Amino acid sequence: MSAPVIVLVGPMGSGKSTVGELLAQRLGVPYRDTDADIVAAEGREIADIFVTDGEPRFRELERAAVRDAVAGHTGVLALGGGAILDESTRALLDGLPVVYLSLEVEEAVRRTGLNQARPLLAVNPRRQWRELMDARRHLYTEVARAVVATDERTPEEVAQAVLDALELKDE
Ligand SMILES: Nc1ncnc2c1ncn2[C@@H]1O[C@H](COP(=O)(O)OP(=O)(O)OP(=O)(O)O)[C@@H](O)[C@H]1O
Ligand SMILES: O=C(O)C1=C[C@@H](O)[C@@H](O)[C@H](O)C1
Ligand SMILES: [Mg+2]
Repeated sequence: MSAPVIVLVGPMGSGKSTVGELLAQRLGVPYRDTDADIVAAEGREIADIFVTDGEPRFRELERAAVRDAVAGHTGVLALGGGAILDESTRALLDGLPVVYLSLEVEEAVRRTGLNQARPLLAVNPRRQWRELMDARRHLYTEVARAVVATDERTPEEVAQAVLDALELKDE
């Protein structure tokens, strides 16, 4: 069975997309992002899905996207920031090389502050991010084989730390 070589999880702004692309380049494998898969399959933006259909429907779509990606992708896979909330989605990650990219609130606000595309941080980003993390931190940790802190590290340094944590070598 094919499986991703790295699965990145972590909150919005932790750098899953940025670091995931870098890792894919370094390993010479494709990059895939379940948020992008959902947008492509639905033909609408994530914020639209949240507003029109609600978060529970988004989590269903996300579960299906993770199932497909875990079964059919052999490269680097980044999950949406809240994918780990769903128990069935977490079960799909069992045994996979999952890395949790962590960061502190101030850096999260700096990185996500100017981007309005994140519906869950639209009103009071600092408070909302803290609340999300209080509810999620243990779930990120539970699914992860390794935790890599991203504060005060460049994306290149984070990518190297991920390779080191999983004992992978690039090309
Ligand atoms: N290590 C880093 N240092 C500084 N800035 C970073 C770092 N990693 C990512 N960024 C920047 O932070 C922002 C968010 O990064 P990115 O989109 O990769 O996060 P994400 O985890 O994929 O977020 P989301 O869950 O919303 O998709 C981008 O502007 C990116 O350039
Ligand atoms: O943290 C979250 O719940 C989310 C993160 C993003 O990646 C998207 O999947 C969506 O905006 C929800
Ligand atoms: Mg992303």
